[in-house]
Amino acid sequence: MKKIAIQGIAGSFHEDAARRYFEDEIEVVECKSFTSVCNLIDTDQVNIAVMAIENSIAGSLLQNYALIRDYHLKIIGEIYIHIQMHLMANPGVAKEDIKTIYSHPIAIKQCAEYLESQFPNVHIIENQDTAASGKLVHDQKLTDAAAIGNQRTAELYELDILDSGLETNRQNYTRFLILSKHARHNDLANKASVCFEVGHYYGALANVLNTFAENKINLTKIQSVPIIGKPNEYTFHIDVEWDSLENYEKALHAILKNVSSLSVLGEYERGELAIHNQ
Ligand SMILES: O=C(O)C(=O)C[C@]1(C(=O)O)C=C[C@@H](O)C=C1
Repeated sequence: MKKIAIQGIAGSFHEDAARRYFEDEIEVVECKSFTSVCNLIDTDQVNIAVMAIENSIAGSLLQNYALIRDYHLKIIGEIYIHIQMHLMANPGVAKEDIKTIYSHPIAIKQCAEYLESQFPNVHIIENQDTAASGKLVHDQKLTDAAAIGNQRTAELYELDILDSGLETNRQNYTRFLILSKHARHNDLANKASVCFEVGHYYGALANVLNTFAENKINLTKIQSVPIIGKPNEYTFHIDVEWDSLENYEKALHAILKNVSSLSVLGEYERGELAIHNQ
């Protein structure tokens, strides 16, 4: 059975992502932080990790970009999950009773407008993950608190859903990366994640991007990540997709002269972002 590390506990969105991606029997290994997820892979205690990297409302999880690079992890796949947020509390607790709301920081960001309009004076507490927030409300039998998370969390921890669709926009997706210690050759690969640094001169980054354009390679994401200890310097992470592998390989070879510290983080099959019309 594959051992998959996630940040969070049963009922979290990470667990959902892991089970949807692998479909078959997996053993989910729960971790308290993204760093401990990376440590488990690094020490061969798990084969694979699932890690959120960006959300369509809250933006990128910058810390995770840095972890992937620092731990030399390889991206072997990705999955997009449609995220719906619910407000949940112990049975009998009404919205008027709520003085504290617990959730994961990225989940809180996705519900910022709702929280501002519905609970402007409530204490919002960031917690390890959404499911752990629901579990805390349940285990401590809190009667003046609620959690924000998914429907499965409410079911698992016997909480009542008080409100649904808390996210600022219904088109709310989180992209999760499938990570491994070693690269895997994939004949079906049509997407890659690459990172590099460029010098401080005009056109340095533009040259790299133009090279991809000239080779008909579609850039789907660019993210700058601060280099700690080097103020004003960044690592650029880009995701590219292709129809022709040959064009991608040509572009990659051509950018070598314009970048330093080039690293191919993974070549994998792109995940499908299925837009929900509701
Ligand atoms: O708290 C959870 O349930 C998680 O799986 C974490 C996480 C995240 O890291 O972005 C995953 C998906 C959602 O975007 C909200 C939170």
